[in-house]
Amino acid sequence: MSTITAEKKTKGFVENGLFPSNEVMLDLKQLKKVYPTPKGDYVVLEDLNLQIRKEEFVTIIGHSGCGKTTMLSMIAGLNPISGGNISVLGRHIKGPGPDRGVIFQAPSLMPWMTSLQNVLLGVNQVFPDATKAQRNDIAKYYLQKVGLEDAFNKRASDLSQGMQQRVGIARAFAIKPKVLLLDEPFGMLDSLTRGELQDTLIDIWNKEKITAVMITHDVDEAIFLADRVVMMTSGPRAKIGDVLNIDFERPRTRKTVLEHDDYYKYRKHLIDFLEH
Ligand SMILES: Nc1ncnc2c1ncn2[C@@H]1O[C@H](COP(=O)(O)OP(=O)(O)OP(=O)(O)O)[C@@H](O)[C@H]1O
Repeated sequence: MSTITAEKKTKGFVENGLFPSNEVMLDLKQLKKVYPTPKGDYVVLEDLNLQIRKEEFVTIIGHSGCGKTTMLSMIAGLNPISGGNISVLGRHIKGPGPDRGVIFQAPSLMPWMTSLQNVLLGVNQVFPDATKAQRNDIAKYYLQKVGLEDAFNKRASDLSQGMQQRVGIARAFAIKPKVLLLDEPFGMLDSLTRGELQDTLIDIWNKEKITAVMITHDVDEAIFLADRVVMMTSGPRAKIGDVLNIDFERPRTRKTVLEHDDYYKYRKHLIDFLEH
């Protein structure tokens, strides 16, 4: 047990993440994933236990290939579970559902459709009983929240990568999921655009307060965004190796985070974990 985690434990952190059930949004129990390969079964994840609370922002870090995407895609219901279970608000998931929105590294928009049409694709599916005007309002509201009020009618193929990812964020929030799953959403962006999109994401999240689980390779991003940083051990048979509570007040700015006394302590803790 690390010093930082131990310190936080006295402030209410419960080891193994066993929180009161009414606080838990997402519960991964004894999760296991096995991929069949020509050389036999490959056990990527085993005995992975993690609870994530309502309204919590959790970032996931771990070495390349340890199984982060595997875990996230299982939560999304896009990848079958080999053992254990995953529940959202106490109900075992059986596949994908509108209670979980996903943002991938590449936003995978329909290139010939406009920003608005791309966001409406999800909104129309999830709110079939709303009027056309209501659905348009929802889509436009979120596009405006991500700073695309002037690009409703621009085709996705005419947008920069950063703007496309903004549409991806709007599309995910617009279906009003309970849980937002983000798989390295800013991994392909330059650092300036990346910083801008982190700000946009956290601004909307601050207002909507949905539970967010985000994979990142960037230690600074992991700290800036998260309430807790979850560290995965290296595979095979990866599990949760450590959890770091990030106690910075919200709303946060990059400047206040960088100037905070604990910042380099947190950073060192994560880097030490990744280097060992
Ligand atoms: N469909 C599959 N069949 C067999 N092996 C797979 C399959 N998908 C992933 N793997 C293997 O499972 C392991 C975990 O992959 P995964 O993509 O989940 O890791 P990751 O931590 O997200 O990696 P990265 O950080 O590089 O994105 C890797 O060794 C990968 O090669």
